[in-house]
Amino acid sequence: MFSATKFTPTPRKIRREKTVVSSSSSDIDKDPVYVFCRLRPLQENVDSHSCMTLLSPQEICISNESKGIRRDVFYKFKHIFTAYASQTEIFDHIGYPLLTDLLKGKNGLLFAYGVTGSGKTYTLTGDHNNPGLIPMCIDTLFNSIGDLQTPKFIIKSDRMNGFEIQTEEDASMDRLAENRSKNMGNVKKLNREKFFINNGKMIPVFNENNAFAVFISYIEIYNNNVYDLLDESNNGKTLQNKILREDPNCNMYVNGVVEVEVKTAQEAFELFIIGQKRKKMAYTSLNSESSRSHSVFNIRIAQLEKLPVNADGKPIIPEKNLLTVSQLRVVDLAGSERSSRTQNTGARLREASAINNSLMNLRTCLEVLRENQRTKTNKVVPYRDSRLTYLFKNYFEGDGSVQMIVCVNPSVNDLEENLHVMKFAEMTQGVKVLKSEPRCIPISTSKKVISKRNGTPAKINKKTLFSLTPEIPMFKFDFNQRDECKSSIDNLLGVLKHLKSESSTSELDKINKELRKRLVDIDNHRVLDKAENRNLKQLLQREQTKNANFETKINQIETKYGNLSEKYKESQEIIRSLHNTVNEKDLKLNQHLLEKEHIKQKHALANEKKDQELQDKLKKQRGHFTAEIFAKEIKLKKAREALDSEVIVNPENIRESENIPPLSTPKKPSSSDCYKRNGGYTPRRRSKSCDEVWLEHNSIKPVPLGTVLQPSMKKRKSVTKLTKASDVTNPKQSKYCLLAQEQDTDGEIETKLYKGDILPTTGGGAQVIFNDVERLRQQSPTSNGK
Ligand SMILES: Nc1ncnc2c1ncn2[C@@H]1O[C@H](COP(=O)(O)OP(=O)(O)OP(=O)(O)O)[C@@H](O)[C@H]1O
Repeated sequence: MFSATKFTPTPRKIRREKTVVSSSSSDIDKDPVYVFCRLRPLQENVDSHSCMTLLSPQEICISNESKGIRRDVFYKFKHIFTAYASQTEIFDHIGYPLLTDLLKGKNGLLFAYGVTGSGKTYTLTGDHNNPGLIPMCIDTLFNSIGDLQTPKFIIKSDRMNGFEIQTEEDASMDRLAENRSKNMGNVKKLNREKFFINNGKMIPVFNENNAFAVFISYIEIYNNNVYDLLDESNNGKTLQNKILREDPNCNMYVNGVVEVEVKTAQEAFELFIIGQKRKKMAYTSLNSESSRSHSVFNIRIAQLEKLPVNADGKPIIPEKNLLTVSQLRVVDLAGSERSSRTQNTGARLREASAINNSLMNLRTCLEVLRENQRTKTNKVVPYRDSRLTYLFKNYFEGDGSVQMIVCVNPSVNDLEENLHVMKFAEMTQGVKVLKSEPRCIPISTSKKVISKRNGTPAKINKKTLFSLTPEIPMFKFDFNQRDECKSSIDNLLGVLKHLKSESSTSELDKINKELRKRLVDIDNHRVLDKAENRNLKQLLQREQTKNANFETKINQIETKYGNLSEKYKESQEIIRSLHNTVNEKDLKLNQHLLEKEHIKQKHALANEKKDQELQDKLKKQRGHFTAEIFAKEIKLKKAREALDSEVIVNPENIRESENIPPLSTPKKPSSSDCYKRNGGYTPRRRSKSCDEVWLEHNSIKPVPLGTVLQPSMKKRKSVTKLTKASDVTNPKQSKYCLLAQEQDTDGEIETKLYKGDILPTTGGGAQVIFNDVERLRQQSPTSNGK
């Protein structure tokens, strides 16, 4: 008989020590991450030519040709499978050794990595005629352990990464319950169709004294959430996001994952197919059935050492009674993909980004691990950054062998992505993990009793039985009185055993049958009641938990609401006071602006006024200066003329001239001199000949002078206006006289005669060079005594 016991895998302490020692322990204790490479056949009409050449089963060359320059890159792996390699070949190289280790009690982790559409799912799953690595592992496992299995439910998963050993009684009840719910249709009808062809392979089992229990679980990591693909709640339609937990021994596991004990390969296949159907797959431009998640198929084996029995038929419990737990995890990673090639949008794009992020984190973890190992440093490996790496943390810390199969489409279209994949794969080989040892878990209490290989109860010596009457007593079972009921059954069993030793076989058989029938009936009733009770209890518990949760939530929400209301009030108060402050400041600002504007206007007005005054002054001064300059220019010209002239000018001609330089003044070179020297005009000789014709310009009607002093212009032409050029350019005229009269405040008239020579210009025009001013001032004898 078994008594219920709980187990969890190996204490984590050992691994922790290993991790710390890892940098200093010798390489003999470590295995590298083995990396295999599988080439996929090229697809007709899709893939162009191959860019890879296999140099040996371990070496491959990738040729990268761009702009006429060819660059060859070489990669080495543990083994490279050609495009013609069969699924069996892959299994023989990778699956078989992993499975052998699994049966020896060692853990294993296998990743399939590669670009989308490179054949990862094909390698791990395959199809009906070409089963992949997982189905082959399942077949080979069951071919190997055959009937070396514990009865179902003797070893039971506790859904928290541990196992419990149940009594034969509890196990049989669980079996009955399972049958019952199957018959009632509670358990999903599994696909009975044979999916894969048995490969007939088997591994020799090393210790036939062990009994095995195989457990299957199947999960997927989609958008960095973990889903249980075998979860039947909700009929498996909407899967719940599961959390990752660390068990007391620091092993990572998916909390509450469904772990199904399977007794045949067929059962395992069926679960695998159910999981496959629930996996997130989608059409993309590069693969019609592209995995949008990382899926992890998990095979866990618990091995129980069968106990020898002593002379009394009691099991001998050794010092170390062992339960060995090992697991093989096969991971179909979603393919890395570049959005530029897939042209994914929306959900597909989000998936792709989650896929690439988790793959990138896997890469980072391996890089850090490798660096730590090489440089003997202890950098933190970012396992927690993604669920994928967090789940496999134990493996990288030396909890089992890690292997990777890199799937590659050798088409030149995938060249760039493949170069990244190959680089990562090559780097991965540089990581070393501690060699794992079989994990045996001691059963510590003396209560344990182990079943025989076929699961029937262990022998019990006659002497241990108690004495009973040969008659079969009638038993009445009252399930409300559990203790009584139990002792009745015990009595009955005792009688049976007694009878078995005393009675003849036929009689015994008869009694046996009758009793068994009754017992089965009783057992059935009991199982039904127990199951119902359990269900009701569970329901009640669930409801109670829900209620408690709701209450807690309501309380929390109420507290939050109260806090928020307080905060809201405070905020309102602050906002109000801020408003006031803002308004005050606004008011002040406006006043300030107004004042500023006022001052500005004042300044502008004053400036304008000043400007005007200055303008007026400037105008006046300019007029004054212009007149002065004009007068001075005339004087200057006159002086120049006087100097230039060969004719001796009668000083009386310049009657009123002012500041005329004396005739003896040395002759300065004048502009006209320069003009003459430069071949300009030749000034005509000045004479007072009677041939001179004057152009007399009287711009106004002059007041008659009434004096004997008259300007001497014998020949003259008088005009009041110069209307046309010919008035001046007339070659006969050589002198010009402008008459101007002004009356001062006393009413006295001053007459001015501006005289000059008319000189022809080179352009055919004429210029007047003033050289004389005559001023005649007439004063009335009656005015002011002058
Ligand atoms: N070695 C092979 N022999 C024959 N067909 C193959 C091989 N490898 C892949 N294929 C075919 O190529 C297609 C894509 O393969 P698969 O779905 O396995 O790619 P994948 O790497 O899993 O892609 P994803 O990452 O998008 O899920 C499938 O139709 C598959 O049957």
